[in-house]
Amino acid sequence: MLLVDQTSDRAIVVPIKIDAPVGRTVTFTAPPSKSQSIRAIFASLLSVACCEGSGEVRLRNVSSCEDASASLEVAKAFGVKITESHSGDGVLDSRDVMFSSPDSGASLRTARPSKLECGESGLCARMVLPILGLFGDDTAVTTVTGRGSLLKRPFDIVAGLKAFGLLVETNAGYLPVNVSGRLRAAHGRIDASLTSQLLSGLLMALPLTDGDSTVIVENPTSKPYIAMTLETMERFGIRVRTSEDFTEFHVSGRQHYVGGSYEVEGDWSAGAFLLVLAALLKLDGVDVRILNLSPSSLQADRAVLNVLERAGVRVKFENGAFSIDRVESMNGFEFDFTDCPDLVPPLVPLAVFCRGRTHMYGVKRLRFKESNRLQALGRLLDAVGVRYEISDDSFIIDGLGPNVLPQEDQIEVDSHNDHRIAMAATLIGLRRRGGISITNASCVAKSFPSFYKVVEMVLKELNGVAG
Ligand SMILES: O=C(O)C1=C[C@@H](OP(=O)(O)O)[C@@H](O)[C@H](O)C1
Ligand SMILES: C=C(OP(=O)(O)O)C(=O)O
Repeated sequence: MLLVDQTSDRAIVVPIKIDAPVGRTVTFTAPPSKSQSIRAIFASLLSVACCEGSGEVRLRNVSSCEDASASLEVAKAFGVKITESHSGDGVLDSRDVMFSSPDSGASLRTARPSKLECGESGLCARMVLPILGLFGDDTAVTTVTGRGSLLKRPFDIVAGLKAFGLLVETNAGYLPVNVSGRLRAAHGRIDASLTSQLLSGLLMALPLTDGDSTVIVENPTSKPYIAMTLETMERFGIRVRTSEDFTEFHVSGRQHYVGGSYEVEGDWSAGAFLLVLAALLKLDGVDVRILNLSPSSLQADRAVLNVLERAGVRVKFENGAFSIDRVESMNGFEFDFTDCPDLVPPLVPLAVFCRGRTHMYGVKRLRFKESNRLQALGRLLDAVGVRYEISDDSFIIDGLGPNVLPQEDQIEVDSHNDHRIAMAATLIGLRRRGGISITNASCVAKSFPSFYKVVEMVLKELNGVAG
C-alpha cells in the first residue's frame, strides 16, 4: 500500500500484498529525461535568441519536473517566447514546448537579465553561467540564485571561466553569484573534479563566440553527461572536437544552433528506480515491463543495466520494453560510480536485498547533491537495520538477502528533501513488513512528479484493489 498525505507531506509505504502473483505482468512508462530536457531547453534558447534565421524550435516530451520548469523560466527571462502543450501520447510527466522569437522582432542578444532564479536545479544554475556571457555588454551584471538545497551546494567551481572573459563572484563559494563580462574564445582550463555541469554550459556557449577555443579539463567526472551535452549540440547542428578521455575540447566559434524539432528520450535515472522495483517484484513472481527507455541512450544511468548484471539480475529488451528475464543470484556487487553518481540511491535498495557485501566506489561527490546523499542513505540503512561503512570515496553495504524484512514496527525516515532518497526509501518500504513512513515526501517532483502515482498504479494492479 502507498498513501501520500499532502497535508503532512508524508508518504506511507507498506509491503505489496500479492495474490496469485505468478504470470502477472505490469507495464509502466519511464518519464522524460530531466537532464536531456534541460540541455534541449538551453539549446533551444541559444537557437532562438542568438542564431538569427534559425526559426522556431519544437521540443517533444519535455519533462514536467520542477528542474525542467525552473529551466524554462530561466529561458523566458532572456525574452524568448515559450508555449507549452500536452501531446497526450501517454508518457507521464511530459509536455511539448515551442520556442520562438518575440513578436516585436527585437534582438535578444543585446540585453542580459538582471536576475535568474534556478529553483533547486544544479544543472540549470551551473549551465547558465557561461551562457549568460553571450548576452548584453561588458557592463551587464546578472545575479544567479536558487532555493532550498541549491543554496547549500558548492559554486566555488567558477575560477576557470575567467580565461574566457567571465567574472563570477560567489557568496563565499555559494549562491547567489554575480556574473559579469562577455564570453570570449580562449584557451583555458576547467576543473571538473566536483561537477561536470559548468563544463557542459561552457561547451554549449563557446560555439557562439567569434573565435576558436580550447578547453583543457582537469579531473573529468560524470563523463557520459558531457557526451549527452555534445550529442544534444550535434542535434542542433553544432560540432565540437574532443579527445577520447574528455580532457581536451576544440571548439570552433561562429557556429549556429539550428531550430527544428527535437524529441527528449525517457529518463534512465528514473528508469533505474523502475528497474530495481522490477527486480524486487520479480522475486515475488511478478513481471514488469518498462517502456520509453532507449537501449542505445548515451545517458549515464543506462549503466544500471551493467550493475544489475553484476548482481545476477538478467534484464531483457523485447518489443520496446525492458523487463527482468530472471533473477539468477541477487549477490552483492562492486561498481565505480564516478561517471554515474545518481545511480547510487536506486542501487542501495538493490544492495539491501542482495546476499553479501556490496562495494560502491567513486561516491565522494554524493556529499554535494540535493542532500549529503551518503549521510542520508546511511540514516535510511540505520532505520532498517542494515550494516554499512562509509569512507572518503566508498560505500560498503552488507545485504540482508532477498526476503521481505520481517520487522513489524512502523518506522519513519526523512527524505532530507532529496528526491532520490525519497524514491530509494519507497523501494525498501515495499519489502519491509512494517513499512516505512517518509517525511518531506513531495520532493520527488524535482525529477519524477508521478513517482508515487506509478508505484500506486502497480500496487493497485497487483492487488486488484485500491492500494
Ligand atoms: O549534467 C547533468 O545532467 C547531471 C550531471 C551530474 O552531476 P555532476 O556533473 O555534478 O556529477 C548528475 O549528478 C546530475 O543529476 C545531472
Ligand atoms: C543532482 C541532481 O541534479 P542537479 O545537480 O541538476 O540538481 C539529481 O537530479 O540527482
